[in-house]
Amino acid sequence: MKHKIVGKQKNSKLCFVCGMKNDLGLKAHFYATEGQELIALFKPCEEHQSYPGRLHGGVASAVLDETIGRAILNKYDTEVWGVTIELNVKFKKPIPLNEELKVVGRITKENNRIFEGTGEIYLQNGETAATAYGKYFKVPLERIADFDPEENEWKIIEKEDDPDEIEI
Ligand SMILES: CCCCCCCCCCCCCC(=O)SCCNC(=O)CCNC(=O)[C@H](O)C(C)(C)COP(=O)(O)OP(=O)(O)OC[C@H]1O[C@@H](n2cnc3c(N)ncnc32)[C@H](O)[C@@H]1OP(=O)(O)O
Repeated sequence: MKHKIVGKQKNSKLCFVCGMKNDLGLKAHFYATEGQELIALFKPCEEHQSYPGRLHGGVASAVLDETIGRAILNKYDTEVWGVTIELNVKFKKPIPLNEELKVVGRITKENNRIFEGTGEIYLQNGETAATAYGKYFKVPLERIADFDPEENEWKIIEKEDDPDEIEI
């Protein structure tokens, strides 16, 4: 299925998943779809392994967590932030290194204090390698972190190959 991309989310400087200057991080890019889902693209490398050649389950969990946690940003013009209070991941297939992976996240439930969502990691052959459910407590950013957008380089990073649509 083709997902039309309607926007790109911001990256940060040092976050393990989205930090562009975290040398050991995943440097994932996040694309909002017309269908109010969020798709992350990233390519894990040797440093992200558990068993040789296989992505560490904790790293797979981290990218699922962030993709679901960021999907809430698609819903509002102002930024709504959450901290993870629950994450359940099912690992269905080994996830290889050194190839681009797609992660999809969406919000499934929301009230004024909590939001919930689900996500999946897809292999290049279209198989679902992992699925997740996450629950997040809404917290204003100033309560989560001492956050200065300039210092944390919180901005949209455009790439030449940013997609207009993503097939999954
Ligand atoms: C900006 C640039 C950055 C780049 C990154 C962007 C990426 C974004 C990515 C996002 C993805 C990555 C995200 C990350 O990695 S976030 C990092 C991982 N998560 C955390 O650090 C969260 C740690 N927990 C807390 O800080 C506190 O527990 C919070 C703030 C959640 C509540 O503490 P607070 O003192 O405020 O409130 P309270 O204790 O009076 O509780 C209030 C109510 O909530 C209920 N409750 C509490 N805990 C739980 C629980 N675990 N399950 C179920 N319910 C829970 C509790 O029963 C109570 O209900 P009630 O009794 O009132 O009915």
